[in-house]
Amino acid sequence: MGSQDNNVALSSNSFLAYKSAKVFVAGHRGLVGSAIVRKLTQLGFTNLVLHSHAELDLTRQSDVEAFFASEKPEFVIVAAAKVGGIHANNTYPADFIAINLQIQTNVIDSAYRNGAKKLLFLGSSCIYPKYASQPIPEDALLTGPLEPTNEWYAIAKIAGIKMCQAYRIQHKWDAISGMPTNLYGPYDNFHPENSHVLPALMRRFHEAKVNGAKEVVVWGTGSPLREFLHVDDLADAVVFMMEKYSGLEHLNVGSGKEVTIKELAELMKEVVGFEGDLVWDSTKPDGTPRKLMDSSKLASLGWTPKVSLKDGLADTYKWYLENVNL
Ligand SMILES: NC(=O)C1=CN([C@@H]2O[C@H](COP(=O)(O)OP(=O)(O)OC[C@H]3O[C@@H](n4cnc5c(N)ncnc54)[C@H](OP(=O)(O)O)[C@@H]3O)[C@@H](O)[C@H]2O)C=CC1
Ligand SMILES: C[C@H]1O[C@H](OP(=O)(O)OP(=O)(O)OC[C@H]2O[C@@H](n3cnc4c(=O)[nH]c(N)nc43)[C@H](O)[C@@H]2O)[C@@H](O)[C@@H](O)C1=O
Repeated sequence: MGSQDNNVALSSNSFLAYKSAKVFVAGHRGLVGSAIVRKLTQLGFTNLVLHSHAELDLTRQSDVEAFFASEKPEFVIVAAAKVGGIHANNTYPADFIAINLQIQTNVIDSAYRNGAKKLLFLGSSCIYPKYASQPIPEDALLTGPLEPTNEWYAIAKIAGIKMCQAYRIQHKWDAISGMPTNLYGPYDNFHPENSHVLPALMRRFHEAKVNGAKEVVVWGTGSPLREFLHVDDLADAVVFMMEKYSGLEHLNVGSGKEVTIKELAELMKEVVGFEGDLVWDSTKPDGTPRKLMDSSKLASLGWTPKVSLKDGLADTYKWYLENVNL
């Protein structure tokens, strides 16, 4: 960041010391937002501002401006976005770039203009070049071409990081960004085509077990490597960053553990208890071959993940059985 490197604390506000502070969690009904609300509630926060998409469409600039002008939240966590797996990203590029640019631009600008003390923006590991060296450090950003299946979403997320940096530099405003790896857990999207691999396979294996199917189709070749983090760990990291981090650079948030999609599918088969075969559909895209993030900067500040993939899958499957109607 050269001479503009103001990777210093802009604020001495403690987030955790002030449990009655007004905190707006945008996207609180989604996978990430709901985990953040659970975490903040456990911690004793009493003044969360929560509006569903139906109540407040964050793509509508004038509605967002009116909301911030009247509510004036003190802290803002941006977990609202147009999100989906490889198929959705590849099929709806206009939605992924336009909706995400609109939501994040409206929320970041209005939060600043209405006096929020601090904002945390969430991006994604897909911001990095397709062939970034592994594990991927934060400074790999903008060093090479993106993965084509999600470049539209990635460009929007990169714009969000840069917008936080620009507001920090110009306005001395405490906007920070976290880049989570692939997430999973309760309240995930289990859509058969538009979801991410983990919830998609959980549902497909479960339905195959219930229906007595002989085989389950899994997309691609099985060779891509992915790093998975339980969403409760991410929520813990979000609170940690709100309390401890105030810098220009975005921070990676990962588990540090990767598996091939084939290994994930085998593990899912075991957790769900499906006894048939796996069939690979190589007409479906593999996407990025590998995206293990280097999360050592966050670790050096004192944060580490707690949930193993095996325990996290078992816990998520239990939640799925209790909460998702088939
Ligand atoms: N899931 C993952 O593996 C990863 C997610 N992330 C990031 O984490 C954040 C949250 O993702 P995740 O929880 O998985 O996504 P979800 O799809 O589960 O949740 C997204 C939330 O955003 C809300 N939302 C979407 N559009 C609008 C809108 N126009 N106005 C108001 N609210 C809206 C949704 O509301 P509704 O449901 O009512 O439409 C939903 O509550 C995103 O920024 C994403 O990029 C980063 C890395 C990996
Ligand atoms: C979080 C991240 O998520 C997206 O990137 P991705 O990591 O490629 O996400 P994915 O979970 O959809 O796929 C991971 C791998 O798994 C394979 N795969 C097998 N079978 C199924 C399957 O049934 N569904 C899906 N979705 N994938 C499958 C699939 O072919 C691929 O090789 C980004 O678009 C972007 O949104 C982003 O940031």
